[in-house]
Amino acid sequence: MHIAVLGGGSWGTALADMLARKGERVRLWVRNAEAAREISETGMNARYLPGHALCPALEARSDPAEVLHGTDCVVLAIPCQSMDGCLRDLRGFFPPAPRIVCASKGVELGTFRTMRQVVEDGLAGLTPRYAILSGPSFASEVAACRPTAVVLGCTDPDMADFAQHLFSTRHLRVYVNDDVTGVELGGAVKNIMAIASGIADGVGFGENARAGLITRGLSEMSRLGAALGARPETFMGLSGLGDLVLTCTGDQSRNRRVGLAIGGGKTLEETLANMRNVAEGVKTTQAVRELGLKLGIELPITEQVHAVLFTGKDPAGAVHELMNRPLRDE
Ligand SMILES: NC(=O)C1=CN([C@@H]2O[C@H](COP(=O)(O)OP(=O)(O)OC[C@H]3O[C@@H](n4cnc5c(N)ncnc54)[C@H](O)[C@@H]3O)[C@@H](O)[C@H]2O)C=CC1
Ligand SMILES: O=C(CO)COP(=O)(O)O
Repeated sequence: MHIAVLGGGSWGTALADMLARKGERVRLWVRNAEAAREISETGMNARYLPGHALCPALEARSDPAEVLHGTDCVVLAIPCQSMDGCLRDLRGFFPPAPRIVCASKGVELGTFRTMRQVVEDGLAGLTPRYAILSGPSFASEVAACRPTAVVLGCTDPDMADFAQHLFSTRHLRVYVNDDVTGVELGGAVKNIMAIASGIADGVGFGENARAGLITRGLSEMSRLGAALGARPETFMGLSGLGDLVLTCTGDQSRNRRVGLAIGGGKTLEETLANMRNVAEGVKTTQAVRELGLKLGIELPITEQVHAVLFTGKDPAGAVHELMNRPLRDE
């Protein structure tokens, strides 16, 4: 198989490396020519996957024609807010009816599009076959061959079968779920909850608060998902509950780390200025809050995360509001 991976950050590099180790012919597209050359020459991606020796067969390139020519499958690992622009720039290099596996997790600001919609619009006319890869999976642990379980959201049985077999290894167990909307929203909304949990832990609210946030966060994502046609049980799976547990408790999570810094007294600007990786939850908080308002769905945790991030609200005041909402059944 010839696989093109677009996006040379932590996740794109880890997935490209994993597929190359499996024996696939993998080309990693990195937009910066100097960075591509450095990855190929040193066999490392020192900026995004430090300390990990890459499979020698993995080729990093900055020329999209070279990467996409004759590809059997394109893996997308570009930050969600850049996905549309990137696809529109590169669409001329895609083969017809491309198989696309999107590994990015977020909702587009302004349009509320999930990545499936961004791909369908960006590659309109090429009839892409789409799957979304989601679930609890820190890039560094996948690169280190630690046991990991993920889920592919896909409605096309042939594509699902193809992608499930492509990504499965002795260390990576891949499930399939035909509820693409649910799988996409689970991966996107958990980033907001990871920020919330980081804020709570940064302030020192304690472990009860974190467990409450994870559980009510699950309820919040299910409510939004149901309004958008997702199945509630999808959120009990790897993309919802699984990724909530990982990123609300695991300090490798960039979104959780944003929350920890803000709970510890830093501003959003200071926090983001000190980060080299994308924390998708920041923009997804804005997008999902607006979407909730548009649909008339109550998203209380998202609302408070938004207030803390963007209006400078004191986290203690945000928790006070969450705790003192009208009493209700679970
Ligand atoms: N790192 C992780 O453990 C995981 C990340 N993800 C998701 O994967 C996506 C990518 O995340 P990471 O690789 O971790 O991010 P990262 O911050 O490590 O790297 C982002 C990469 O995208 C590149 N990039 C940014 N804008 C671009 C553009 N317009 N065109 C081309 N390249 C561009 C950057 O140069 C960088 O190489 C995100 O949606 C994230 O939520 C999903 C699962 C695990
Ligand atoms: O989605 C992830 C793991 O499943 C990565 O989470 P962060 O982007 O918060 O690091």
